[in-house]
Amino acid sequence: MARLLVLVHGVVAYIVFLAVFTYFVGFVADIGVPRAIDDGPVVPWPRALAIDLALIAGFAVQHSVMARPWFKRMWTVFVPEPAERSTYVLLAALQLALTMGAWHPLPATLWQLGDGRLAGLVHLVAALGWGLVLVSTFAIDHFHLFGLRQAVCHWLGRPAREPEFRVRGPYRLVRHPLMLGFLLAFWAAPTMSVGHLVFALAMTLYIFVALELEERDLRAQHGAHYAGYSTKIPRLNPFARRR
Ligand SMILES: C[S@@+](CC[C@H](N)C(=O)[O-])C[C@H]1O[C@@H](n2cnc3c(N)ncnc32)[C@H](O)[C@@H]1O
Repeated sequence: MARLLVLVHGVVAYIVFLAVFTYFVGFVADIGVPRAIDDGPVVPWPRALAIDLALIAGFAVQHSVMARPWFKRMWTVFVPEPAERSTYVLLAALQLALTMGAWHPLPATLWQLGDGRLAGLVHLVAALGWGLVLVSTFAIDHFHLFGLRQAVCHWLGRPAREPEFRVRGPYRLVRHPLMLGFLLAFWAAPTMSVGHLVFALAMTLYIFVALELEERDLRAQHGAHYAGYSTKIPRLNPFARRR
């Protein structure tokens, strides 16, 4: 019974995550969703700005604190280990849904490229960014990253191996292709409103903080191997000169 519960929890968390994330792509790109980043009730800008920054801060704190090894050790006292990652994924998806649902637009336009070739090119860069995010999850271990592998293995009574540290696919170009994909998708906007700029700036700041924390953990886990990888492969800029 407990194994079935962990499995159902894992599958539900994955489906909720997929639904919220798909909406998130439309929310940022302003394509195919009823309420995108520039939609919704307009309130005085200081109020909108305060709410939006508080939403991103809430997302950042939850996302980063819950991903730390010390936090995982602490809360697996309450959450069974095979359900730990799916619980994280579910809570992160709900937090993202809250961020989008409570988002207040700041619709003043900073630039608008219209429908020409340049706009098409910018759309293409954003699409490449989302594609890079997806490919990177598979280069690590997509189903482990989103907790499904752990839940299925537990149900089958098999141990779920931790994914190995991998240097393949986009991880040969940069150390953080997934975050590079997000940065491309957030900044490549043919129409840039003040609200979108606030979102892109705050998320960029968060990504840099998150990468510091993640690299600290990776150095602690993989020692000289990660140090060697860091000296050879650039962090985010694939065109940076390799040492
Ligand atoms: C959301 S992923 C983001 C990975 C990376 N920061 C990126 O932007 O591509 C975070 C997880 O990936 C793991 N990770 C980072 N680099 C990895 C690699 N080269 N191989 C396997 N796992 C990796 C980290 O340990 C962490 O658990």
